[in-house]
Amino acid sequence: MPPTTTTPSLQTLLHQNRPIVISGPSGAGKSTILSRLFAEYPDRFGFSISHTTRSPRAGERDGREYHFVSVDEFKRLIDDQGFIEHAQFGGNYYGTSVQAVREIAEKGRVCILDIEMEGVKQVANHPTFPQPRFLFLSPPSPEVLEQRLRARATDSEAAILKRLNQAKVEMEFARSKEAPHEKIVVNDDLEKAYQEVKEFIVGKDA
Ligand SMILES: Nc1ncnc2c1ncn2[C@@H]1O[C@H](COP(=O)(O)OP(=O)(O)OP(=O)(O)O)[C@@H](O)[C@H]1O
Repeated sequence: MPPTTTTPSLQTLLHQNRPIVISGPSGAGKSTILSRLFAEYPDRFGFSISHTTRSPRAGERDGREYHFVSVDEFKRLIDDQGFIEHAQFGGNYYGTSVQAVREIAEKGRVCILDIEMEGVKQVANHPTFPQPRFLFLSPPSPEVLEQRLRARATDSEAAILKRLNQAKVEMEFARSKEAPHEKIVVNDDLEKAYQEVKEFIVGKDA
């Protein structure tokens, strides 16, 4: 008889490698801290590849930056409960599929999900998806956040003002009872914040 292979359930896979959701206002320092974490632990983590209905930009490849799909395909996946969270921005759909998260865990890696507030709410209230661990990264103050966004120099004035407004909403949500975060790390001193995030994610003695 041929050997039988059983596919581990999503529950089992994600129990062994429980995903981490990191959220926080734009400019809080998520990318800065995560790139350092990935550099320190090159084989331990993975980012899931999102689905989008926007067109690929020059140099982007299907299945690498995104899974590029049609609106119909995207809607079919929504109906099939294929997403842990999805949203519409600027006329396009974006979402994180269950399958994309599963693929990271199948490689024996911990999936890190960098998602915004509405997505966090969807994941936290998802009826079947096993609950990840939630971490919120906060800027030390609105004033410092503004300075950092300006110093980063990646956004227009209008975009900076929009991000600052949205930051207020996200900070209020993080402080509310509805928020699922197990921990809030304040990114004042980068070294200290990095150590706190690292401890939350990999534990004390890693
Ligand atoms: N502790 C810190 N002290 C000073 N500057 C910092 C600190 N942490 C991050 N920065 C700087 O703040 C800016 C915003 O950080 P980063 O781009 O990592 O934020 P983000 O949360 O990933 O934002 P987005 O959600 O828009 O991608 C960057 O220019 C980064 O170098």
